[in-house]
Order: sequence, then C-alpha cells, then structure tokens
Amino acid sequence: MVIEGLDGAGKRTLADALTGALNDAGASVTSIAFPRYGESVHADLVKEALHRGHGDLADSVYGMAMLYALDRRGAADEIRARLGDHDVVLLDRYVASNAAYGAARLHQGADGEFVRWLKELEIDRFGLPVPVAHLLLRVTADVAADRAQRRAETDAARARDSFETDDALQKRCSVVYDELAATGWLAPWHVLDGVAGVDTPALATSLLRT
Ligand SMILES: Cc1cn([C@H]2C[C@H](O)[C@@H](COP(=O)(O)OP(=O)(O)O)O2)c(=O)[nH]c1=O
Repeated sequence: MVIEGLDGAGKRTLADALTGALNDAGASVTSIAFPRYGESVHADLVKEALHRGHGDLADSVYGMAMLYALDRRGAADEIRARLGDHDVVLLDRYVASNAAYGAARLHQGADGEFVRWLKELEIDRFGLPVPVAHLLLRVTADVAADRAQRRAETDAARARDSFETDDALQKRCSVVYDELAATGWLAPWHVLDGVAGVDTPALATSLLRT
C-alpha cells in the first residue's frame, strides 16, 4: 500500500497515524520510505544531486528517475520478504512518485511517453511488486509549499531541495497525480483530503476490507 503526494503534503504524519490505526484494527504493519536515504547509494546520490551536487545530474529527468528506480530495485527483495510476514507493507512514496515528478518536469501528462517508459523500466524490467492501492494525500500546491517551508525552518535536516523550491513544478506534479488517480494507474487510488485531515481509523477499516 502506497502513500503519495506533494512535498509537504504530510505523508509521514499520515503513515504514522495509519500504522497506529491498522495496528489497532489487528493488522501487522511495516513501512519503508523512498528514497532510502542512508541505506542505498542511489538514494544518497539523489539527495546530493537535489542539493546541487554531481554537476548537471539533476538536470536530467531520465537520469534522476533511473537513480530513484535503482534505489527501489535494490529494495524489491526486502519488500517481498516483508509481504510474507506482515499484513500490510506501507510505502511512503513509490513508483508513482517517479511518474508524477518526471512527467511534471517534462511538461507531460500521465498518458505521456515518460510514464510509459517508467512503467516498462520499474515494473516490467526491474520486476518491482505492484501495489494493491495508492493513497493520494491531496493538498493544494500552495499549502504543500507552506508546510515544506515551515518544516525546513524548524529542521535543518529538511532544507528544501531543488524540486521543493520549484512552485510551478509542484503545481504540475499535482495535476499529474490527479491524472494517475483518475486513471487508476497500476492500482486503485484513494484520494484523501490532506487539508481537512484524514479519519485514519475509518480509513484503516475500509482498507482492510478491500
Ligand atoms: C521516491 C521518489 C521521489 N521523487 C522526488 C519527490 C521529492 O521531491 C524528492 C525527495 O523525496 P522525499 O521523499 O520528499 O524526500 P525528502 O525527505 O528529501 O523530502 O524526490 C521522485 O522524483 N521520484 C521518486 O521515485
């Protein structure tokens, strides 16, 4: 099960609350956040590139997407193992993040060449597990930007990167996420209102029923 949304949407908070609610409902839950900073060299390279390291690497949409994809490829066996001994594997960002951000950077839609290429790479070629559901934590790009900025002011480890400071990119990304959700890309999408707040016990119950 995958949580998706813009930078600053509140995915981590939702992941924590949903884990508690699923546990309360009797389900065992394990979670992984992508990119796996500090665990995978590909993820660390991503972070460095997003903070202007490695020359013009971050300018390449396909190059960056490849690094994110290789981080996940390295986690595929771990995901499969955890699926074997937990009821729910909760992923904070997954293949759809790559789809939304890459397509948005290229000014493409969810039906464009980039998303097609990405599915072939990550799902068909790398054999990554296909999610059973996406939870899209939806907030406007303005709300997300405010939250990401406030987070950066209070937590030095979360200084905004080159994607987060690009308001136009976040807005286009929001549109691609809506398209991915509307077309049910890879799996059904549940759209959650990240401004009003999410009733996590009710969400946990309904997810466990499906
Ligand atoms: C996982 C993933 C993230 N991204 C983007 C979304 C974010 O803007 C950025 C960093 O991911 P994020 O999870 O937001 O990390 P941080 O803790 O640094 O905020 O990478 C992709 O473009 N593709 C991916 O596959």
